[in-house]
Formats: sequence, structure tokens, C-alpha cells
Amino acid sequence: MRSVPVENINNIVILTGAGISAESGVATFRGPDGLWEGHRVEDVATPEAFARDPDMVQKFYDERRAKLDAVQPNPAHQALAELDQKWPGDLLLVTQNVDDLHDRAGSQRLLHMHGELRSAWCLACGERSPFAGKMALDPACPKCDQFGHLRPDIVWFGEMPYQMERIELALAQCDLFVSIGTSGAVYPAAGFVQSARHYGARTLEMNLDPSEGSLYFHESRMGKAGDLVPVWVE
Ligand SMILES: CC(C)NC(=O)[C@H](Cc1c[nH]c2ccccc12)NC(=O)[C@H](CCCC/N=C(/NCCC(=O)O)S[C@H]1O[C@H](COP(=O)(O)OP(=O)(O)OC[C@H]2O[C@@H](n3cnc4c(N)ncnc43)[C@H](O)[C@@H]2O)[C@@H](O)[C@H]1O)NC(=O)OCc1ccccc1
Repeated sequence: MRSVPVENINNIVILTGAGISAESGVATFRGPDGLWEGHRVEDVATPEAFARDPDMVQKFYDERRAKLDAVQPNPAHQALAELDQKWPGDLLLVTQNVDDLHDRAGSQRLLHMHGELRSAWCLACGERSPFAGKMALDPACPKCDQFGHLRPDIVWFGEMPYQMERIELALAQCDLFVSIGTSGAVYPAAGFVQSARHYGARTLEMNLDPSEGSLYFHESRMGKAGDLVPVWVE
């Protein structure tokens, strides 16, 4: 399948993972002292874990939410926000990250496929609301005022990621698929490069280390996102 020469790239899909926020001081998942270091994934990021020990899970996400106040977007986030402002064609930035650094950098055409730390989901009224503070304190739902029904607005393992239809449509129409700072270990995100290639897109990876999907990329640039992404956007 011939991939698209650089000059006529109109529609871009960009996928980011924990690696793009590493230089801002946000822990990655699988790196040394990664998030999963202290916790078994299934103990904190599954609906079963939440049913079993909601307080432990709430505290895990309250901790990560509180840490957001101490971190800032880095040059990689800022470069993607600039690209979003100036790119005339279609562009969709799909992030697996639940931090708000892309949002704070100014990215607009942005989709959090695994949810957001700064959002609460009320299981009583079904509404989602912006949320700051500690959910372990059982606060009332900002929409229905009922207590004790809030859960983190996060996609846990075994749960369907958000806006998959919109993502699949963008992958089918993109000319260029770019992956930044992800290990390619978690599906369905890890399968996006193959979908994009299937539809004839050119594929580029920028990562500190080779990822599980590196062989599927036309081009892989190894290094820090904070160095590689601003150069790529220029
Ligand atoms: C472990 C894995 C094998 N398991 C899965 O993939 C499962 C099961 C599964 C589904 N399909 C499969 C097919 C095969 C095998 C398994 C499955 N997937 C699911 O359960 C998904 C839901 C998965 C989402 C779970 N929630 C997350 N996050 C929110 C929670 C939270 O944050 O607490 S996943 C979470 O882990 C993943 C972590 O990966 P990365 O972000 O890549 O981070 P990591 O630390 O691994 O790597 C960092 C990378 O950055 C690089 N790096 C580091 N520093 C830098 C730097 N400075 N610059 C550049 N790069 C850098 C490093 O080299 C490294 O490569 C992210 O997705 C992140 O969001 N749901 C689902 O399948 O539902 C049904 C379904 C789906 C579709 C259609 C119908 C039904």
C-alpha cells in the first residue's frame, strides 16, 4: 500500500501517551518508578477494583489529580497546540493521558480517549462534571446534588474507550498518523497505527525507546518528545 508523499498531507491524527508528559514530571506507567510500580493495574484501574475497594481507588486518582497543580505543559505539548492553531487541514489529537497538559497548552481539536482526572462521573444521574479536589471525601454530584455516587471519569481496563467511532473515522481519513510517547502496549490505542496504514496513511513515531508497534511505522525517531516534537512541527 503506497503511503502518501509528504507534500500532500491534509488530514493528521496524532496519538500521545504518558511519554509526552514525562518531561513535565508526570509519572509514566511502565517506566522506572512508573505508576504501576506501586500498584498492580488490576488493583486500581478496573471496575472490579472500584467495586472491591472504592476508597483505595479514589485515593489513587485523588493523588494523581492533586499532582496536576504542580506540573506544567512542556515544549512538546506547546508545539502540538501551535500546530492545532495553524494546521489548515483536519487534525485530531487523541491522547491516552488523563492529565490536562494538552488542554492547558491550548490544544482544541483534542480527545481524551481514556478520560480525565479533572472530571467526575455521577453514577446516580449519569452526568459528568469538571472536578477538582478529593473524591474520596464523597462529595455531592455538582449536577444532581446526591452524595456518594461519583467515580473518576476514567476508562478502566475492560471498559470501552471514549469516542471510538470518531477516532476510527479520523483514522480512515487521515494521510498522516503520528504516535508520540507511547509504549504501544494497551489496546485499542496500540492498534491505531495498523488501521491508519491499512487506509494508506503515512506513519511516524517519536519515542524515547522502541515501542511494541515500532515495526508498523514508516519512520521512527528516537529521543525525547520535548526535543523531537517542536522540530517536527516547525
Ligand atoms: C495491558 C493490555 C494488554 N491490556 C489491554 O490492552 C486491555 C485489554 C485488551 C483489549 N484488547 C486487547 C487486545 C490484545 C490484548 C489485550 C487487549 N485493553 C482494555 O482493557 C481497553 C481499555 C484500556 C484503557 C485502560 N486505561 C488506561 N488509562 C486510564 C487509567 C489510568 O490512567 O489510570 S490505559 C493507560 O495505560 C497505557 C499506558 O501506556 P503509555 O501511555 O504508552 O505509557 P507507558 O508508560 O506504557 O509508556 C511510555 C512510553 O513513553 C516513552 N517515553 C518516556 N519518556 C519519554 C519522553 N520524554 N519522550 C518521548 N517518549 C518517552 C517510553 O519509551 C514508553 O514507550 C495508556 O493507554 C494509559 O492511558 N478496553 C477494552 O479493550 O474494552 C473493550 C473494548 C475495546 C474496544 C472495542 C470494544 C471493546
